[in-house]
Amino acid sequence: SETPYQELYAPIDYAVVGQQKCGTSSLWHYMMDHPDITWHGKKKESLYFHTDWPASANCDNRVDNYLLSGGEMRRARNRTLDLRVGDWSATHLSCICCPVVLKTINPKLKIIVLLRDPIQRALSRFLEQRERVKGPLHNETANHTFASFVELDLRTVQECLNTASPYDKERQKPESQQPQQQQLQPNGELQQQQPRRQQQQQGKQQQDEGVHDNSNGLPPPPQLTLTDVLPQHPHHHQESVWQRRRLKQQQQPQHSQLRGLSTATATSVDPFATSGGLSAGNAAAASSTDAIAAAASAAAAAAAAGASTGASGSASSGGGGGGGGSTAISSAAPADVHSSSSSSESSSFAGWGAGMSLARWMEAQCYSRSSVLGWSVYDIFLENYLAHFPAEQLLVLYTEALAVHPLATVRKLESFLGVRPALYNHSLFSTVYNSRGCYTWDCARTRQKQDQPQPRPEQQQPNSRLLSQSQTATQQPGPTTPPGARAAVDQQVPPPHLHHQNQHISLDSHLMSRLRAFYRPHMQRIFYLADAGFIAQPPGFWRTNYG
Ligand SMILES: Nc1ncnc2c1ncn2[C@@H]1O[C@H](COP(=O)(O)OS(=O)(=O)O)[C@@H](OP(=O)(O)O)[C@H]1O
Repeated sequence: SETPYQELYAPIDYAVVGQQKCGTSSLWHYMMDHPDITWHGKKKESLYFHTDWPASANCDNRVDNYLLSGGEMRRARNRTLDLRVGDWSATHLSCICCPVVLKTINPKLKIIVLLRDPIQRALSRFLEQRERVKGPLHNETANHTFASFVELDLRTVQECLNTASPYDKERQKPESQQPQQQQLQPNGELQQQQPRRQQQQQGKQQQDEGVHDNSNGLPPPPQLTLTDVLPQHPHHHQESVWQRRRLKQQQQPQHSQLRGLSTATATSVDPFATSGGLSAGNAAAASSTDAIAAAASAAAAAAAAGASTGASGSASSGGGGGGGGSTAISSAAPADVHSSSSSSESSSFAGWGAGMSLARWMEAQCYSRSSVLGWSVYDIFLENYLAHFPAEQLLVLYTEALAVHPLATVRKLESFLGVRPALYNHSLFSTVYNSRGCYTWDCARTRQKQDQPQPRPEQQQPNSRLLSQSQTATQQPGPTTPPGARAAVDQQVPPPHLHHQNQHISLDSHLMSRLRAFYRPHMQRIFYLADAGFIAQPPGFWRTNYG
């Protein structure tokens, strides 16, 4: 029978929008081993609406070609809607107009974001660009150390923020109504800023005292102020939105979707696994400790009930998918993640074209144009996506978890996409792609021997890769996960794997404190988003470093 055209050329189902340098190449290789998951375009990344080059968002690119390209993937595999087709352009997270474009293409699109410690991400981008002669920033980075480039990039971002600042209506309010401002000091400290009028008076006094003023009569440019990213943004009603959502979920009957769990596997609990009661794998419990406790108690309940239900053909979109011996629990998840109830809620975020102020847009552009430092400012980009997509359609994963729990991370993604758990090639998970010294998306190395390029593991026949229920429960993470890594992810240090990876670059404490001060307010927003349940909880050591 003929395949209906509409099904063949249906819009893409999901988009892994980034972040660049957060392990998206590895995740791509892992997921492409799944028989029901494919991508859109020729190579991993289409970069269709935003390329790797600065200021090159291309949101009015031809949509027909884009739609056809997804259809080609389905046609090549002789599949239709049971195949999930996705865009893997890691540049799309920092693309300010992309959420609008993607939502126009498919309002039910599932968005996946992989985030990494912001300093390590920035370092990775810098090293990559310095190494890759054809990289868009190679000339800019070639003669720099990371420290000297950071100085330059911080200054550029600051100058850009200064141009945005006069458009900030918040600052034009009377001082009594202005929020307190903080300044990033050269020593990396945050200091309370004086009210503007007081600054101007001081400037006048300095002039009177003969202090040289090189501003050509213009008011002095404001220093890098961080008010825009502190919690005075008009999201104060988000808590109540979240509370409402949580209440609604508590009121729903428990679906008890315990998938593929045997009592034996319930003993191993992944702190990154989503605990019960929250939707779409994002809304982890308020702390990792809670997540562990919640997952453990749900696992115990499963054991008590002797529950070991069959894995359904298509996993529900709700709930986090544990894996590799961890719990896979999805309780009280909404049956349909596309339920309209949350669409209006998500609009409480002010996104581009949806209430974002001019100043905020300009600020976002400052970060968007800086792919080393700026692209690690995750909050503004995430909130832009949350303005257009409900939280149920956004899954945030973490590189640090991918490093130590690759299978559990992959299971979350399977669950979010609503595909069957697959049996992956184990050697795949002990392979890292696009890593330091080997920067191309297809360059493979084993975790232990990152100096030896490896061929891509052979693809297996799709049917042999679908997991039975017991296999789902017992397939373990890659054998090379370093001892102690699991604990480290949720404590105060990066996991040993990532630590090891970065050991030949030691960042001095002054540089670290400058960068932490730069990222701290943005990371505070990330913690806020996690605590409010919009995204999954980040690794514990992030809070230690940026809390
Ligand atoms: N599995 C796994 N776990 C943890 N970290 C990993 C993993 N795979 C890749 N990496 C590290 O991610 C960096 C490359 O990221 P991307 O593949 O997203 O880069 S790109 O955006 O496609 O250019 C690159 O970081 P650096 O080596 O620090 O530069 C990779 O080493």
